[in-house]
Amino acid sequence: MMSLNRSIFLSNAGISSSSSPFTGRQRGSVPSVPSSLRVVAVNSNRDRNGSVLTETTRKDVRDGAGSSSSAIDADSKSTVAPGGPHDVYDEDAATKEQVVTPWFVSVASGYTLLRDPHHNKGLAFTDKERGAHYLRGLLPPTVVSQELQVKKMMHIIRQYQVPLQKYMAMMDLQESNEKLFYKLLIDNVEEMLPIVYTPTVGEACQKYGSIFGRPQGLYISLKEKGCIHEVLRNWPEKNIEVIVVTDGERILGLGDLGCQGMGIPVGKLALYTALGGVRPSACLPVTIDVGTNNENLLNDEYYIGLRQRRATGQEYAELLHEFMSAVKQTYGEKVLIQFEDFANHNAFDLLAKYSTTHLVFNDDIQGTASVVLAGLVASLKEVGGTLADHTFLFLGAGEAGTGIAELIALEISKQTNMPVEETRKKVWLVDSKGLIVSSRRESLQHFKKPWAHEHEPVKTLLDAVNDIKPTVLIGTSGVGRTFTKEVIEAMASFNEKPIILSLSNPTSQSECTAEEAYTWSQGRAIFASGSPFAPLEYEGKTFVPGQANNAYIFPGLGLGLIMSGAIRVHDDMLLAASEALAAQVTQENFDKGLIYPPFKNIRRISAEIAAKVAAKAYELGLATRLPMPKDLVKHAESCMYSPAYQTFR
Ligand SMILES: O=C([O-])CC(=O)C(=O)O
Ligand SMILES: [Mg+2]
Repeated sequence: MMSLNRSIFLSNAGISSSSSPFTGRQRGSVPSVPSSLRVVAVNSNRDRNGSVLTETTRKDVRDGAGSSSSAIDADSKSTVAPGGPHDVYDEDAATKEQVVTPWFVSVASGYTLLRDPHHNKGLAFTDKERGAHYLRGLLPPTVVSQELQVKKMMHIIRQYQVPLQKYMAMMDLQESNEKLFYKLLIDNVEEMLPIVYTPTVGEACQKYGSIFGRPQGLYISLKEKGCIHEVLRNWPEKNIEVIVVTDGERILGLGDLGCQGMGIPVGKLALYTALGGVRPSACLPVTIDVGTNNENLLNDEYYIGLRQRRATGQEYAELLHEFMSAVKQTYGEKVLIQFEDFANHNAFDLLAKYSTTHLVFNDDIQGTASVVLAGLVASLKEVGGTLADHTFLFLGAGEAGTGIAELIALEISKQTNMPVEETRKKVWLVDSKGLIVSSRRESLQHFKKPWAHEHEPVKTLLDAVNDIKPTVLIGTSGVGRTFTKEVIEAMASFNEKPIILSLSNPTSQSECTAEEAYTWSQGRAIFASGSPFAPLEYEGKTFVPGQANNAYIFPGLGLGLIMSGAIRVHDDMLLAASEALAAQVTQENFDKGLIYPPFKNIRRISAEIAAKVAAKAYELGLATRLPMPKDLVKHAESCMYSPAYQTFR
């Protein structure tokens, strides 16, 4: 006899497969319904233990839907449904005339179970499970452990020579066996990070149309204007806790990749789960498609997005506003929205506009700032002095550059009690027109203005380095190979240990390579980069370049916000995250030239970051999950998703 287990599906009786949005991916939730149909659960099956399955399901739906709007006719764009605010099934408003769809609960079994990425275990299904879930004959007789599956998969992936092939194999795995994907990623994080994340994810986005197989994430294009709320309801999971959203206009340092930017939210959220322990079903990758100005893509027959130039101005703002409102309406106040890889001209405005009404942060402005500040604080142990004793010069005055600059100024201000207007003077930025100085103020974009200090105009980076004599040089330009031999040699001429950070991604856009930084500074540079470089030898000594990437911060920051039920992100949380990360760097790391701890310990590091962020949320009165747990690190660890297979009844 078939036993009922957690792999419960809601199935629909009588809607043809073409009209039903229900697919094998959906579970434990009521899918949105075709126009003029309404949802009701009619089956009160009980499992062997007597628990009523529909109760579980209803709770799931209520929690997620948060309003009665799942009962809205898709045709009428009304957002007011007939029943009360939590009347997901329209029970309050039931009448004889009201047409509903009788949804019922069924159990994922047999062929469907094997093809459900959330429950599939492949050859790891035990004989007992195979018997109980109609899998006999659908698998060869052997039963293997998850560990052996990881070993075999790693063997396959290592045989691919081309990183993009490895990426595609990983995405296939994510879509066929989710737990195995995460187990493999967690257990081999240092080897697999450059595949599912920078640099390979950059190439994947560039070629996304031609490698496009099974869609991942949610696409919201201009075509969805006016019905974004319904589109969100098409997503199979209802209890969303984190959204990473991009509009694809500035993908890493690669520029406008339009709709093909989807690889970024998908990759970032895979890291939320693998590095930060946020369960995958709570993660929603979103790409907003307002067109692209990338001519190559517009002329590419495999391009997957809208074939038009980017919408701007009011049209853009309205679509974004509808999205932000629909997200809050659908998932509530505590859903975290991470803005990712928007162009400068939208990134700052979106962050400013929504940071007072939503739980938002911009990874490129704030996440990158937090990780870089952590590296700088850690490196003080090597170079000496306080932050205020140093002088910082940036190449690149966009999101990352000005975001990092502001967090440094804020931290110095906290440490010295000097006003931030004063501490900003320790920080200088160079953009494509040269050093940012007061005589340029009128023509500067608003986010650059605070950095226009009194100084003669300076045209080139090399001249700026020689004039300002920074102790720290940071590349956030998105343009590769701009830290030339002369620039690094100049840094090394007046600094015993010049700090050089080449942050632009992917590797092709890095301001210099690790090898260049070490050789041109005669092995004296303290170097880290946004994308990874392999360890290398210079004059008999091994150098291990660190990776100054926001991946250290956003998973732990996100976990801390979620576990405390925070309703807003505050700058002090970013400072707390920096502090927590810096505290994880050991003498052993320094001895290798590292200013960040290795990624292999990232889950523990994320728990530390989450704890510090949550503590700050409680302190600031922004936390809603009360009372505050006593041991926040332990609590963070206990909240983390485990990729181990579950045993099915
Ligand atoms: O994705 C990364 O590796 C870091 C990042 O946010 C960016 O470069 O935009
Ligand atoms: Mg980014």
